[in-house]
Amino acid sequence: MKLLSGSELVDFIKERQAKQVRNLKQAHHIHPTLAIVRCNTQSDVISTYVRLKQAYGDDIGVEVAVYSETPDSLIARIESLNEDDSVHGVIVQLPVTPADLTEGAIEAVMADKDVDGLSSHAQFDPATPTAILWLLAGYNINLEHVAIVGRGRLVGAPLEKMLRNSGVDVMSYDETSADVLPEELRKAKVIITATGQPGVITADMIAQNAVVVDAGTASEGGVIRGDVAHDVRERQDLTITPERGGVGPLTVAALFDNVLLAARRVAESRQN
Ligand SMILES: Nc1nc2c(c(=O)[nH]1)N[C@@H](CN(C=O)c1ccc(C(=O)N[C@@H](CCC(=O)O)C(=O)O)cc1)CN2
Repeated sequence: MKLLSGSELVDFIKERQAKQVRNLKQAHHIHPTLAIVRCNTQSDVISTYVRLKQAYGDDIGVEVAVYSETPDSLIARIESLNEDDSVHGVIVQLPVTPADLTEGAIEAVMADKDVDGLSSHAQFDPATPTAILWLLAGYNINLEHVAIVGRGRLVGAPLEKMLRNSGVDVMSYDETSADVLPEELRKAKVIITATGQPGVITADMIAQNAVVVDAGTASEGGVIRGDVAHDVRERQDLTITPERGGVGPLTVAALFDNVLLAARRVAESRQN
């Protein structure tokens, strides 16, 4: 088995980003700042995601401010961060509780600051699809016979669009394809899965020597679980993301790339 390790690639990216931060501070007096808005105070998994982003920000010198909101204060907080010139990126940490507030909250983030790239007016590429493309490029994976499982807002749908835009032929599946999925997936050389259903991809669905990228982030008792079943990890012929240190660390790195891009745009707009 060969591992696609995001953790191994992330240090190079961090070094580049830390240099960019120093330049923004020294040459432009801009202190890049990310605001994370959460509305789900009870969730341990959300706290883990937020902690990972705070730690990453610390490592590269980006300020990370976290706002814990109630359903009543959520939109007002986002609107006030939109107006705050010291904030360069605003994200709504998902999942939001109650879930029906998600759409409105994401759409409330102004385009220039939507560094998660999740709104309908997004100007930035979303983090997890970018992370997956970095990972595949970093390990020279050939993008042919690619199958994406899951068409969610965070991963499957935007990744399909990004791959198609760069001319890659992609097959995409969701819960409506359950009957044909095992047979179809066995034709794929690269499988990217992000359904949020732990164990949904089993060893018998995967071709010999395939590449498997597991971007599932389901929460089971406060623990983050991927989509691939345990038997997949026993297959020695596969090239696969590890249970920890695969797509996740690069997702955080890709988010901060967008924060720095947003801050650089502010610097450029001041020069013009
Ligand atoms: N607003 C957003 N919400 C969510 C996103 C997102 O991109 N934007 N993605 C996921 C959660 N996520 C970032 O927010 C995220 C998930 C996992 C990791 C990560 O590095 N995981 C580690 C394991 C951590 C652990 O178990 O302790 C790993 O894979 O090694 C980073 C970010 C849903 N919500």
